Amino acid sequence: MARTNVMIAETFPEYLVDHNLIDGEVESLCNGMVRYEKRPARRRDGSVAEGLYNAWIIFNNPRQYNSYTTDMVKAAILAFRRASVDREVNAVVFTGVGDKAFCTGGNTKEYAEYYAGNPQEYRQYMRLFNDMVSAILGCDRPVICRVNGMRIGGGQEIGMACDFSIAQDLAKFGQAGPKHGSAAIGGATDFLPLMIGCEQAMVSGTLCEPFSAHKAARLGIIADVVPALKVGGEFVANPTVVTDRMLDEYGRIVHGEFKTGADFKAGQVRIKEGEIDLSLLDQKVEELCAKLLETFPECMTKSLEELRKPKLQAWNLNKENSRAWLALNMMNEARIGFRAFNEGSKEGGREIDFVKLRQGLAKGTPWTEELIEL
Ligand SMILES: CC(C)(COP(=O)(O)OP(=O)(O)OC[C@H]1O[C@@H](n2cnc3c(N)ncnc32)[C@H](O)[C@@H]1OP(=O)(O)O)[C@@H](O)C(=O)NCCC(=O)NCCSC(=O)C1=CCCCC1=O
Repeated sequence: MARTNVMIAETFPEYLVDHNLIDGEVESLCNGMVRYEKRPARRRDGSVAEGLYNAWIIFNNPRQYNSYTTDMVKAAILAFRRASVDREVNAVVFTGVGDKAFCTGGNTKEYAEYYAGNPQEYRQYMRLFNDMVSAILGCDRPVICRVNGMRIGGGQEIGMACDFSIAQDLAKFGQAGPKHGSAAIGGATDFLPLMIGCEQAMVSGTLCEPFSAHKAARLGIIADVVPALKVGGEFVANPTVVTDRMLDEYGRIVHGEFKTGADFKAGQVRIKEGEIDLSLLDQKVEELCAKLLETFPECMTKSLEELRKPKLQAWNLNKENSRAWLALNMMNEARIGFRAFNEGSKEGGREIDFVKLRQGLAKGTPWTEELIEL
């Protein structure tokens, strides 16, 4: 090994081209709402690999469940490019601040107050969103989604664009589109059928009912799941989810399904009694980073490129059509749906009266913004 050290010392160049698109830090583009942190890479034995790092890309908008604004999307594109060209970076860890949400997709306040009724503006936003998904799928480093909390809507889509997902087991996974005026065509309709089969993809993409982390692991949306709730100082499995048996009395798989009724309520109480600790999540993420570190870099990149192809081909086939449809959709259902969420409340509800809308359309009533009162 001494000979390698000598060769490095004697032959590494004085000048290296910087392939970054911008000089500045990504934080400057979005007031720190996306953070880029280089953290020391460690071998499997825990020792620091001098001069090597993992790039942590962190959504920092916790008050809005780490939803991404337009500026955050721009910063994320450049952050993935920064990691992709940084010779010292070996893997990317993509996550959100806090322990409630990884990301809940597009920012519904911005959608309702700026993009609603402006298809030409949303078309430009969707250029940025598409570039963000493509930046993840095209990153020259393995991308790990550290699922620190719920992954919903576009958050689920950018999460599924990653190469690996490791989740804390209180997280939920799902789409919101058909309930909030959109369709999960920002990647979910491309990725879900490949990852979990057409039937379960249909359930997730249309009904907007979330999967638990345990079910997401069972179906194949994520690679691994770890407990995050501590009660009395001990880690326990998510108490609102069935984790202690595979089958019900009829032989149906129930592992990973949410509990119901009094059992679910008791699980919610237990969560409130405990404390959330993401140390096992970080341990599992670091273990994966170390395994990725101890490989040939070019062979790793080639393996990533080949194994990403099913997702990438589906994504590239559809992303421009999706962009066009989503832009026009901002004139009707997105305009109403995102305003209903943004102007609604937990108490009064955040969704329109779908039946009333359908009854009006059944009579051939033309679309106007007054069609649905909010
Ligand atoms: C189901 C939820 C994710 C969680 O519900 P709950 O646990 O009840 O929390 P809330 O009280 O609803 O939310 C807490 C506060 O966070 C704000 N919030 C949550 N999500 C967002 C968001 N995406 N943007 C902005 N703000 C958000 C929420 O308003 C609360 O704050 P407040 O001040 O009002 O108390 C639920 O939160 C939910 O359904 N969220 C919205 C999910 C959503 O619709 N996302 C967008 C989907 S569309 C999308 O992502 C797309 C991506 C690319 C392609 C096109 C497209 O449509």
